[in-house]
Amino acid sequence: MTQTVAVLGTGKIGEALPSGMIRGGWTPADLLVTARRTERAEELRSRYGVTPVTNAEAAKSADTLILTVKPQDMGSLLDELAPHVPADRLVISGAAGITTAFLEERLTEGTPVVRVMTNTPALVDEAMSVISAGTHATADHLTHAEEIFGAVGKTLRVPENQQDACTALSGSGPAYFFYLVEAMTDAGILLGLPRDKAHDLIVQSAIGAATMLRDSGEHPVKLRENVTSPAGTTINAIRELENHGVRAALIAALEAARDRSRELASGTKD
Ligand SMILES: NC(=O)C1=CN([C@@H]2O[C@H](COP(=O)(O)OP(=O)(O)OC[C@H]3O[C@@H](n4cnc5c(N)ncnc54)[C@H](OP(=O)(O)O)[C@@H]3O)[C@@H](O)[C@H]2O)C=CC1
Ligand SMILES: O=C(O)[C@@H]1CCC=N1
Repeated sequence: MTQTVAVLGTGKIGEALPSGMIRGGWTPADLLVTARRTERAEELRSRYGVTPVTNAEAAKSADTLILTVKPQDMGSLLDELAPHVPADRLVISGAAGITTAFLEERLTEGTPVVRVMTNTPALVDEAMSVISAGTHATADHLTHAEEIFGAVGKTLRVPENQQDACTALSGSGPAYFFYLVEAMTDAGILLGLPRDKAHDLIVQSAIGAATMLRDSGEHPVKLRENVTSPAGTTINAIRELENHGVRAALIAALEAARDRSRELASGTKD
């Protein structure tokens, strides 16, 4: 049976998902999208062949609704949708912090809800999406969510009480790597390299390191030790990283992201 999926709120994540689903073999005719601005909706229609509809039309006609608005917009979107969503629809939230209880309270009693935290590497089919079931979501609903998000990368089921931590690690995670590349490229400039060359050296080093982390089966400590020669160059850099508290800074940074995700749970915090 054909399953219609609607993506409501087509910003960065709300575009990455249907585009990845189409790359993964989904039929554009089975995908509906909603946007606040008509020109954005038309852009997606011309780019992917998906069908723009209103939020209410999506709620009435799609088998699965994926809500990819900002957490702060989730309350008003649910107020708009709730009267139109039959209780047999699967509702998936992709928003940071928003709990399945938040959705269940605003939807018809018994509506199956799934919470997913993905990340922007969905754009290149390398997303990490963590998935948790709400009260009424069945194994089939989780499998369906995995089929959808599996089109753009890896999926992992987690208990919902780990979602805020996962948001800090993988939801926000790409930003930390981009930040590192940016900072290391600045270091290259300081050391006298042209920016474009510094960028290429760092990006290829990042790709090589990421591939080794994924494919070698080695612990990251071992991989780092293999680079760190006695009385060599790397240990001098590592000493500076430790002197500047980079490890502690990362731990504090991810804790702050986790805390903000918890804070967003109300769906109203600016
Ligand atoms: N960016 C990221 O790396 C990640 C984001 N997320 C989560 O995904 C969600 C979306 O984030 P992101 O894509 O970055 O945000 P964007 O701001 O890019 O996208 C949100 C979109 O929702 C639209 N929107 C808001 N209200 C409505 C409405 N009532 N009806 C239809 N469309 C609406 C906005 O329209 P308009 O353009 O007119 O404002 C905007 O296009 C957030 O909840 C975020 O927590 C999850 C993982 C990673
Ligand atoms: O910064 C944010 O709130 C979103 C959620 C995870 C990544 N970006």
